[in-house]
Amino acid sequence: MLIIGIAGGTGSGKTTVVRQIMDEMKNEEVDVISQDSYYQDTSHLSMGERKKINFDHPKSIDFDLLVAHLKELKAGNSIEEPVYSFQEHNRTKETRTIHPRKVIIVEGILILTHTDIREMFDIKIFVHADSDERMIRRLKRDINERGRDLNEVLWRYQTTLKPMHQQFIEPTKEFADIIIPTNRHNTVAVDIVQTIIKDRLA
Ligand SMILES: Nc1ncnc2c1ncn2[C@@H]1O[C@H](COP(=O)(O)OP(=O)(O)O)[C@@H](O)[C@H]1O
Ligand SMILES: O=c1ccn([C@@H]2O[C@H](COP(=O)(O)O)[C@@H](O)[C@H]2O)c(=O)[nH]1
Repeated sequence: MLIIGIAGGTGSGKTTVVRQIMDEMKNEEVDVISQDSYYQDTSHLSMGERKKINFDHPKSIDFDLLVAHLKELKAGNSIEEPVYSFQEHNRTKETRTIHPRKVIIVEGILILTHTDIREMFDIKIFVHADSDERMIRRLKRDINERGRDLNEVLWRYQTTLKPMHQQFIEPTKEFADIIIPTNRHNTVAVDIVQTIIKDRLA
């Protein structure tokens, strides 16, 4: 099994790059695990308390569960990935079954901060877009798709998102084998990654 890690700041285009890579591949060959599915269980907290969580700090992620799941997949066993609700700031009761595949892509802002997970990746990719570009994309997406308003997005950007990006996410660029610039759509880089994957699978 080939495990590919795709990191990068919020709004950098990780999900978009993953979709483009997968377009060329058959479903039975590849699946994706999102770090977002592994946010800690917050069932014991009120909605007011959940809203105050710093979701851009590594501590907000249940990395133990993610490591355990990657080990299971490597061992040839299926896993139950939690399904996360951005509206509830919590895991739902549902899970999604993921079967072992030839290629597993793990994507998320903080996945390269964790040593054990980093060591499990065969290829490490960092997706880069300028911070103003990412901010604009995040603003649009959170308002249109995640039920946020302008003030909430700006408050989160100033209080946690920007400082956590500088402290934890940007420094992980040095671990990347490949850096994909995504201020514009980058079909050349996606083609190169697809070629590398095909080559490794051959
Ligand atoms: N290269 C790009 N150029 C312009 N818009 C992009 C690009 N990549 C992604 N987007 C847009 O930016 C938003 C965030 O992209 P997404 O892939 O969800 O980022 P991430 O998963 O890193 O948070 C989406 O609305 C997406 O359509
Ligand atoms: O309940 C939550 C949990 C996380 N977030 C924000 O999501 C992004 C990470 O997702 P991307 O898809 O990579 O953008 C992170 O920056 C958190 O701030 C949230 O808003 N609510």
